[in-house]
Amino acid sequence: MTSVLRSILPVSSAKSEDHDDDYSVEYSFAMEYSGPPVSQDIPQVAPVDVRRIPTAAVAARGVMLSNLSLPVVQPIVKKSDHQNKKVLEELKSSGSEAAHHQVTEAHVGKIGLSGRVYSRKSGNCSYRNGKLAIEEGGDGESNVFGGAQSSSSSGTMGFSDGHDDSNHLSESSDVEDLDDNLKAGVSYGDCSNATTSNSNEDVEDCADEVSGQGHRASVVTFRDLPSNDSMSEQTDHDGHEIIPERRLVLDDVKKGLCNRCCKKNRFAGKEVCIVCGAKYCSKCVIKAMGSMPEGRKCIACIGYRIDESKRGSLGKCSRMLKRLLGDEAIKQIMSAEISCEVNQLPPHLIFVNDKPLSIEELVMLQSCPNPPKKLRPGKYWYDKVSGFWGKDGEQPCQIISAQLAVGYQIRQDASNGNTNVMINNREITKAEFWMLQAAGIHCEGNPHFWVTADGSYQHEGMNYVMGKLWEKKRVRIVCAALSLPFPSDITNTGGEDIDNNSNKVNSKNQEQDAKNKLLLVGCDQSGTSTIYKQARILYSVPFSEDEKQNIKTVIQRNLYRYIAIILEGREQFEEDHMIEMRRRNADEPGPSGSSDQVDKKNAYSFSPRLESFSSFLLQLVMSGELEAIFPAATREYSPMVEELWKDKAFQAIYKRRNELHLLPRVANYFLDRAVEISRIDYEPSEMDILYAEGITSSNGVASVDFSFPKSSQDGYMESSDQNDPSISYQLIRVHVSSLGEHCKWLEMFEDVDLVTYSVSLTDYDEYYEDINGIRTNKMLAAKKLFESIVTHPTLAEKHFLLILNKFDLLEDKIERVPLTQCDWFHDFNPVISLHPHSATSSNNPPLAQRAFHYIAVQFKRLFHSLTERKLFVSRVTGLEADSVDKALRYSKEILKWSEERNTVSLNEWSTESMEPSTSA
Ligand SMILES: Nc1nc2c(ncn2[C@@H]2O[C@H](COP(=O)(O)OP(=O)(O)OP(=O)(O)O)[C@@H](O)[C@H]2O)c(=O)[nH]1
Ligand SMILES: [Mg+2]
Repeated sequence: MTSVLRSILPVSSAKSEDHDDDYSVEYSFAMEYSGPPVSQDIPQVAPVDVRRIPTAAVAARGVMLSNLSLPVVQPIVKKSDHQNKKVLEELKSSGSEAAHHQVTEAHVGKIGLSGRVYSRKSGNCSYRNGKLAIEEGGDGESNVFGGAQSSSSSGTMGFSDGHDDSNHLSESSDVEDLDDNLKAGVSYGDCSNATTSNSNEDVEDCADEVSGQGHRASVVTFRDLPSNDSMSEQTDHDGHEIIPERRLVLDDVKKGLCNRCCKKNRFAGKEVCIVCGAKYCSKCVIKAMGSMPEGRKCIACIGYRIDESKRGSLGKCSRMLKRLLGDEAIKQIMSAEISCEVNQLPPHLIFVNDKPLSIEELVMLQSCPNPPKKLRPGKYWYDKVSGFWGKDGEQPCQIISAQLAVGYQIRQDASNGNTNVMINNREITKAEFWMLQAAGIHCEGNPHFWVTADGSYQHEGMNYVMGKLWEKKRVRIVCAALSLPFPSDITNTGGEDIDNNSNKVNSKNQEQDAKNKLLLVGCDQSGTSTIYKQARILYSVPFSEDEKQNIKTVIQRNLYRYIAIILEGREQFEEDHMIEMRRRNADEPGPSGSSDQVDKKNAYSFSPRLESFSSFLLQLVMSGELEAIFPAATREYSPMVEELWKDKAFQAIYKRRNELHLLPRVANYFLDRAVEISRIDYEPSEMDILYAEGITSSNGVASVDFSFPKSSQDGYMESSDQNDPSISYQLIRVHVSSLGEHCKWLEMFEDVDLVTYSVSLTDYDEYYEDINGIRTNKMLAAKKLFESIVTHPTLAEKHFLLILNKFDLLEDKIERVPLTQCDWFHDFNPVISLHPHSATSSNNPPLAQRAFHYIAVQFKRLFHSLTERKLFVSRVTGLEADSVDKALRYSKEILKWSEERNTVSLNEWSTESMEPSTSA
């Protein structure tokens, strides 16, 4: 080695003259030093393309309004190449004056600065823990999710803008690394995997996605993507910057798949971008959304306006994201999502009486005592006199504060009414017309009313107030059922109707968008009010004290009615008994006068006291005055009921109650506790309320708002948002007598989502007589009403759920009375298998089950022949909570399927519906 080195090294000055041939050589080897060992790979950063630096948002509205002179960064406009250099120079020299990040060319070359340029304090980029972090100047406040206050004050860096996907910050490919990364302030570039070389596949995928030529379907494409130029230069009429909108065009990705990996994971849930609507699974969401300085947006969507249909979900993320990020981080992200500037309502897109709002007007509108709920970009009308507020061309949806200085004069056709009736210069809609009718206001002769904010109304030109709309409870109930607004601060005047759930309805009423409306109709005695009450009990919409008092009166009054029916039966039994005794005496003649003795002491004789009470009660019932004596009668006659109950003769009649055909089945439930119920201190239980006859509102319309609590029945197939108890439903029960001739009042329910039609399964052998004495089979009457309802133009596109009710009674009846009693069911001919191996319950279901199945198919065929659509059917026993719960949840499923029908075949999931092919 020495000789080799001697030959190549220059002659040393240290060479000794004495040892000419033998001098020693000192040498060392140099090796490339790559620094101290690090436990993990050092992330790479991609250079930023300064031509792609997006613009900053304008400062927060509040700041602009209050004239504070906080430093505000100006938007950076896209520049040509030579201009870019100039920009960099300016940035470098700007120092702390404009409080920019210190961006040098070197930084620009190495750091993936993208997204927006944010201003506040000077900040340095550095590596910390092997990862890129941002150290802010001044207070040294760490800058994790700086968007918690607002994006414009955020110092968060490193968001890939998405305009050029080659500019990405590094990221860890593992979700597990997330926490560390978040703590270190690192953000994630969409589909970038430059950190390590072991993610080649992902890198390729990423490239594919970028080029759009890969094996994966391109996820989303955007039309009309505005150039940076136009974005930064667009302003509203007040000169404020208009935040660009990004529109989604779903390309090849099927609904239900993750928009990044294109895989379906039904169980894990998805998170949705609030701008473009792309959905991401738990594996992709962080890669796709980064550190979310403006909330849940794909990185490419940062800086864009949110999709307004998602405004209601601002601040509400999926459980999947909560699981991934933890409470603290979620809190910050959601806070940023709600408060950051770009996510705020753009005032110039909100028109009131055809005039776009200014920022000041929007602020005024939002801060008035009764602001519009769920305000979205769009056109609204506003009646300044009454405070009525609605979407252009639609009926009012809310009453907001009156006399606000927004918008032009209201147009006569603002709500697209066609009734020739005017309120405050606006032609009102049908629903409002019905509301006026419910208030007893005559609308003949094209009247023009003035209605003020407190509901006072008067004729145009007249100077006296005719009344106040909101004082009439009936009006409020009709409003609730017709989705019309009414003020929530009206105190309950009570008395007129039992259902005074209206205040609650009203508050929900203002959230129409999120509400699913279920209309519940059926023939007399089909069980609609039982189902309605069951829903209130099931979903914890308690009966108020007022309601309970009313229900108590109804139950007690019914009790006296049942007793009267028994007493009436007594006369028949007594007469039968006397005839029988006389016949016996005639057969076995005894001493004269014995038959008289028998007559006086027969088993159904009352004491004179009870006799006179009996006559009194029967007289009351026959004269129709029973109602008038309640509730006062309770105190007076309660002891008589007790005495009656203890009487042997009464008990003898009671034992034969099954022979009393006028006595409703439900009477047994109350009569068994007659003494307790007749007492003054009786408190109806929930069961009593359920069983009580006739306790829905007098006008036949009752509505209740509820949401489904979680239950074990919520199958695995339900995604988290479907289980969301905040999704509210409204069940509107309408009595058939309220529908009018040819069901014309069904028009009132044009905004329902689903119609549930209830039929009593026991109707097949029952008849009613009309005033002309014509007998009609009740099942055929139910069929006729069903035909009228499903073919009603208002309900043409609605989903229908047939509730076949009173299955418990069918089980009993079908053994005694053949289904063929009804002409429509003449070919019901269940073949009962006698084969020993097929005699299992599945092959040989009970007769009632077969009958139910057959009836369901008959209705399905009928429905299909009328609408060419599919009818859903549910078997129900209205008095059983589970059964009603199942049916109502089935309604929920139907609505859900309807939403997803592009991807999910209804047949695949249908558990209770049956095709005609499965008929008996
Ligand atoms: N056994 C049994 N009885 C039921 C069932 N559903 C309802 N009923 C009873 O049937 C009767 C009529 O039910 P309602 O709920 O009042 O019927 P409706 O549709 O409101 O009819 P109207 O009373 O005419 O308004 C009541 O006595 C109920 O208790 C059921 O599934 N099984
Ligand atoms: Mg009823």
